Amino acid sequence: MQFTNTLAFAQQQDQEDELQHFRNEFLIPKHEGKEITYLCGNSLGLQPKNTRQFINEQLDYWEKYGVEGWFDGEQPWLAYHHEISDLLAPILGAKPIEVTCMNNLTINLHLLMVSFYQPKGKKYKILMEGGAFPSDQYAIESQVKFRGYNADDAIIEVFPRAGEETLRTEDILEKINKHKKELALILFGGINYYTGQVFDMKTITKAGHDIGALVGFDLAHAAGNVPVQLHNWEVDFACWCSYKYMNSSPGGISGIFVHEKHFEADLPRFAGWWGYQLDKRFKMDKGFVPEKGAEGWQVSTSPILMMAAHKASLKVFEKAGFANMRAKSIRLTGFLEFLIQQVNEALGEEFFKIITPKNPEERGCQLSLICKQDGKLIFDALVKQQIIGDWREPNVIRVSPVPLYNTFKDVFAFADALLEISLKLKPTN
Ligand SMILES: Cc1ncc(COP(=O)(O)O)c(C=O)c1O
Ligand SMILES: Nc1ccccc1C(=O)C[C@H](N)C(=O)O
Repeated sequence: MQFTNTLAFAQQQDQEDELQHFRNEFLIPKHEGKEITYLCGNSLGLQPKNTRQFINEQLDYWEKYGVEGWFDGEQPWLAYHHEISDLLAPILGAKPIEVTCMNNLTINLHLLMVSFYQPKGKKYKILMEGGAFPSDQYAIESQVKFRGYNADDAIIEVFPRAGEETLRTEDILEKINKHKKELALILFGGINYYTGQVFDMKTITKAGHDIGALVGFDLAHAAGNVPVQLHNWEVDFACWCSYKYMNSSPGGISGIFVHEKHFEADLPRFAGWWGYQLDKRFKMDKGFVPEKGAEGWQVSTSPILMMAAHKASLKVFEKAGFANMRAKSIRLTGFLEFLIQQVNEALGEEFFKIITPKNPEERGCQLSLICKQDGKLIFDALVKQQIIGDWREPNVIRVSPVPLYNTFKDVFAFADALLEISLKLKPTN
């Protein structure tokens, strides 16, 4: 990819961008009347303009039908999630019956571990990435304790080699083989939240299956960001949140994937009536009979307003086309990488070290920068100029231009400000 370090080049790229008009479908936060530079889709995606309309529509049905809204009307709420599964399936590389939306992410991690963490005899350990998002660490730790194991013994973490920032697939495979007699489950992120590294999910899944372990992924940072093929890779289960790259409201509804090969097995699960066979759910019979597919893992009544926000956003995805979004994302993040290298050149040293892999296959929108010094000061100065990425302790700035609402100009504005702030802070000697 050829890039040029000028505002004119960024503007030209925006003009040629076929997804450019999608920015108009989002509400971009403003400061003193001017749109800010928002580069934080890795934490909370922005609000699509149609979200309010989708939610209002459900408020109208509620007003009009009351409880009958579940069964009657234009879109009975009992089946409201079905269209969401249809919209989600291509984004996750799944069959619609293998996905559903429910609860929040950490809750789903727990529910899926109830089903897919099946410790037996000496095979009771879980392999995970070192430095996983804390909620995943706490969930896994509490699950192994709940089953009566000692977390220090039952959880095996894989860390990058000394002096390296990201994990090598060969080291993950080596760990899997080393512990092949002990591993019951491999539970990895699809993308590490801190480094932005995409893991080789296909290879990890195969290696896990080869040693008789089940394999699941937390796709919080991957869903709606990078392409995945959960069905073809034969991943056993996965879950994700919808509030990052899928722009479906703060704390918005999460999603799960269960591979169809598990549908017939009588897996243990924490059941609730919303997972009961849909056509007999209101018979109120004794004895749980799950609905076929991922829906059988649902527990509680659908939160329709959250689902409405999710549907609104997925409709925008459908219109834009995920493959088009990914193609733009690779260019946008490539431009960001190029400009950060230019900043380093202008500063005469690698002041900002990009720890996210260089290969586009191994990263999504996000780049993570380790600041040589004064990282927090630099981050705060960016925020003061209404340039929003996020800061992760101890020394990383994460920046994520996303294809639906970010522009090449946003990326240019970030790099421009980064250089200006760094030059001001740099001791003159
Ligand atoms: C990898 C990962 N796991 C878990 C969470 C927490 O999810 P939730 O608070 O929705 O349960 C996040 C983000 O908040 C995350 O990035
Ligand atoms: N749910 C949140 C609520 C408040 C602030 C941040 C979050 C995030 O999602 C953080 C994100 N998971 C991260 O990768 O840091």
